[in-house]
Amino acid sequence: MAAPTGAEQLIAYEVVGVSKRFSPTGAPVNDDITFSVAQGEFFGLLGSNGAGKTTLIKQMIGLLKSDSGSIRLFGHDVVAESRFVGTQVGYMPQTAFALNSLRVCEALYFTAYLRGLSSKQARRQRDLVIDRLDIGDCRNKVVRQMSGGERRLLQLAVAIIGDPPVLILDEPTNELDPVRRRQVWDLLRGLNHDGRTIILITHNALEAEQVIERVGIMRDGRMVGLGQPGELKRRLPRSLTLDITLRDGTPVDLPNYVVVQSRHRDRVTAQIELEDLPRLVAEVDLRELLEFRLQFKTLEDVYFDHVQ
Ligand SMILES: Nc1ncnc2c1ncn2[C@@H]1O[C@H](COP(=O)(O)OP(=O)(O)OP(=O)(O)O)[C@@H](O)[C@H]1O
Repeated sequence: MAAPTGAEQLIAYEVVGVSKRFSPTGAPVNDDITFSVAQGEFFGLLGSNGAGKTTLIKQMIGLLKSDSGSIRLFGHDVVAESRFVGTQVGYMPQTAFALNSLRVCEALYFTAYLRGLSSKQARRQRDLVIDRLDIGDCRNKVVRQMSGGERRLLQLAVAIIGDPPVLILDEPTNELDPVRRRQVWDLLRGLNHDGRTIILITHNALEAEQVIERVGIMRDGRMVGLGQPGELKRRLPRSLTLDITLRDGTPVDLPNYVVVQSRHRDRVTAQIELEDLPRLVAEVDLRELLEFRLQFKTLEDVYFDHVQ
């Protein structure tokens, strides 16, 4: 089921003017945050360490109470109707796991059962999710004996089991090897394509850019950027990033319209205006280089622009 578009688009989450302090005298951990997430949207939440992302997410699932403002999920207040949130949201936390002494198959079965599935449905969902995440080898492992990456996969499995319509995932690909990372991104793309609303916290802007439709960027408890990645990129200077690797350290004369940002061993990173590209290619013999890579602005550039 594709996400509804235009006028039909429903709001999944509506966060209005939310603030939170952990101590009355301390700085706010989040301050006057307002944004919404549409049903079926893939929304990314980026921000520096300690910016307040995890705290905000905990407020969004009713685990923490906000000092002011309101958070509604499909129109329901998340604090007053915390049970409703439990039926709608699959949450993958950043750390901690309450299911440590269970086996993987038990952890999944009990989670599905507690989400309201019958015993038979819970068993079916357990097997389906084990299959989807390709964690059959871990089926009988005790959770506390799993590796860091295996635990992340199990946490993701716990979040998606029972097919909740909204997924909130705090750094789901942390600790995963490249093959697993790709597998998880493919899975999330598929779940989103099937209509799931996904809110993703991540530090990996480049990977997030491949999947998200809109992004919120937090700094020091405030939402300092919000929009579609393309829209935010258009507000940056139009220059391209140029990465060059010299062949065996052989120096290359770069014209003065190439603005070098850094040199380290054989690597040079520079900025160049799009208009200057044809003359660069004409003036520099690219065969003298080991590598020549040009890139338009990325979501990572947007991120740096907002947090530095
Ligand atoms: N229970 C708590 N009591 C007091 N301070 C807290 C508590 N939880 C978080 N904080 C503080 O709130 C701030 C924001 O923390 P939070 O975990 O929300 O940040 P984050 O953006 O998720 O960071 P990271 O990217 O490093 O995971 C931090 O300074 C943290 O120390």
